[in-house]
Amino acid sequence: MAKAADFTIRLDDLGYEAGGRPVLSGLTLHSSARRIGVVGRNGSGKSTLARLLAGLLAPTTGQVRVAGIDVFRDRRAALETVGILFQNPEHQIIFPRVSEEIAFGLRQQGLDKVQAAARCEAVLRSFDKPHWRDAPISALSQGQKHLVCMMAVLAMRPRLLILDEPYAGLDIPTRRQLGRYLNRAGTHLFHISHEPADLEGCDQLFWLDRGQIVAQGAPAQLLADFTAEMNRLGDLDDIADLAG
Ligand SMILES: Nc1ncnc2c1ncn2[C@@H]1O[C@H](COP(=O)(O)OP(=O)(O)OP(=O)(O)O)[C@@H](O)[C@H]1O
Repeated sequence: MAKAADFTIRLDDLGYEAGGRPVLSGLTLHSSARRIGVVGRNGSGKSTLARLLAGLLAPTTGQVRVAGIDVFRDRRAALETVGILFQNPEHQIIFPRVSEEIAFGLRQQGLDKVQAAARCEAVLRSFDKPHWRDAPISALSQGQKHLVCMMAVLAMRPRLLILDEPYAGLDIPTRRQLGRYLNRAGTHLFHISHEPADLEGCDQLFWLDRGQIVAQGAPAQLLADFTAEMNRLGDLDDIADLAG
């Protein structure tokens, strides 16, 4: 198995068009940092970038490679390498019970029923939640549903976990608890958010604006610059420009 140091995300001249207009263009990003952050305002292209990085969308131009794998073309290898957590657990959860939800991704990875059940049990135990095994997901709180999604994706043992604003709508204690679980997981993280506070702990940060990377650097300075710019824009009235 490759060492952690061999792990690099490479976006080369990445572009994506939808509805006849560019959503992302000319994105080049190379990083081996363990916690990469991408900050950007609404509509800047963050979710599109998350989906491209997970291999769920085909780039219009350029390429996405994670640890040497073309994540769109080599789906089997991508499933072993990259996991994604979405903003809304309802968009991720398919099955009525916790154990079924966790087992699904494992079966997709090629584990048989017995192996998937064992891995499911192990992940529930590692989160101290074995009693959640048969719980109906519909009875869980929003934060608990997020945790089910997190357990399901971490059970697949991805080397990279993409976080597409997974904390939206969660209170501070729940955010902190989920953040702690993620840090403990030890995978590389690619965390996308419009909320500067979510990204303070990142090792390297990129600012996405209108589908392009406009700045990169250490979080302290870049988040301060981003916040100042967001406050400046907030004093204007450009909401009507978002669809342009
Ligand atoms: N399939 C599509 N068809 C048409 N337009 C699209 C499509 N996908 C994305 N877009 C447009 O591209 C832009 C970026 O969308 P995206 O969802 O990636 O942004 P975002 O930064 O995640 O936004 P938010 O923070 O509001 O979730 C938006 O203007 C969106 O309407």
